[in-house]
Amino acid sequence: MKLSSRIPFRLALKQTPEQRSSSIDTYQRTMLHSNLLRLVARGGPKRLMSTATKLTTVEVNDKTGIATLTMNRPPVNSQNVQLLEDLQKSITEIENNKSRGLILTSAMSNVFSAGLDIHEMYNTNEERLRIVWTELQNAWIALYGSSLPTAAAINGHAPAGGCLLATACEYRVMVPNCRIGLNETQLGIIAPKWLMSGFLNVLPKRVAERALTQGRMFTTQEAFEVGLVDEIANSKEEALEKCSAFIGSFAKVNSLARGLTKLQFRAENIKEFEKIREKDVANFIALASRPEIQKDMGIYLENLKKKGKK
Ligand SMILES: CC/C=C\C/C=C\C/C=C\CCC/C=C/C(=O)SCCNC(=O)CCNC(=O)[C@H](O)C(C)(C)COP(=O)(O)OP(=O)(O)OC[C@H]1O[C@@H](n2cnc3c(N)ncnc32)[C@H](O)[C@@H]1OP(=O)(O)O
Repeated sequence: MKLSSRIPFRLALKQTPEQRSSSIDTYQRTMLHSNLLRLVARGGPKRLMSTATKLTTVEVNDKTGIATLTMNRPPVNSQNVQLLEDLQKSITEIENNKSRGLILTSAMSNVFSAGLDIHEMYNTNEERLRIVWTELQNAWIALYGSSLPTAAAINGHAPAGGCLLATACEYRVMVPNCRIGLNETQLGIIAPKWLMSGFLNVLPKRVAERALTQGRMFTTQEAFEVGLVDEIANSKEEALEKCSAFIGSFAKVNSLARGLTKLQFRAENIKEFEKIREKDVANFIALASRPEIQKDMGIYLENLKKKGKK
């Protein structure tokens, strides 16, 4: 499926008859391709890879060669150091096993990932904060900088660090009635530039600026309308199928040429990130150690707990 061929019907109506017939043609080919992939994806035997990880699993579909990386840290996949390290190990393993692509998803029924585990940042020491932030950076760059085709099957809410992982991927499919966004300003904190890069890759600058300054959490429908997610799926299974179809769209493209082209698009952000990563860790430690931020974290955690008991 060519990305340029994903023309919504309402836009297709504005095209010339020639453009329209070519889009419809491409649309039919796309549907056929995606239906074929669905059949293959359903029927294909799955192989569990031998990851030495506790909080992630990797399953490779033997027919399609696509790996599904599942985060499994109940109740909400909050990103502690272990989950961030496991994500990196799984990504490396998928790359080394020459899978055709990577789909990131969650084992939880209503949450993709709740973002950083606030417990790991609360009432702790500088060394722990350094590890937390370094592992978040490492997990992000492993995903954002992967030359493999990557897609996120967002089967639940994806605030903050959850949105970070989803937007590090090239394609996003989300289930209805969930929320996604970078809500940092709502928490009184500032997301550093590298953390916004994926978001800025997919949204027009004006929309991104407004969303980031508001700390806006988009509903699935809103995220689709602004382009933060590429498709909506009615279930996790359908989201996985749509992600497989996206990865399958590169079947006839030279993988080296594809990967290098992707990385050229991302090179500037990666270079910027590498330049500031040490300083960024120091900034994070300084911010997260501030007494007023620590106090806010405590209140935030209390409120989350209270909400959970209601
Ligand atoms: C206030 C400032 C906080 C921290 C940052 C400080 C400095 C950082 C500087 C820069 C960082 C920027 C980069 C990234 C930041 C982040 O990712 S911060 C995390 C932001 N995440 C959120 O705000 C999401 C909070 N969670 C939710 O909104 C909801 O839990 C949910 C919509 C994801 C799921 O809702 P439900 O299914 O209804 O589940 P519950 O809300 O009942 O939660 C179940 C259980 O899980 C605990 N929990 C939820 N989220 C987190 C989390 N992020 N960290 C730790 N724990 C979390 C929640 O308290 C419940 O616990 P129990 O009550 O069962 O004990």
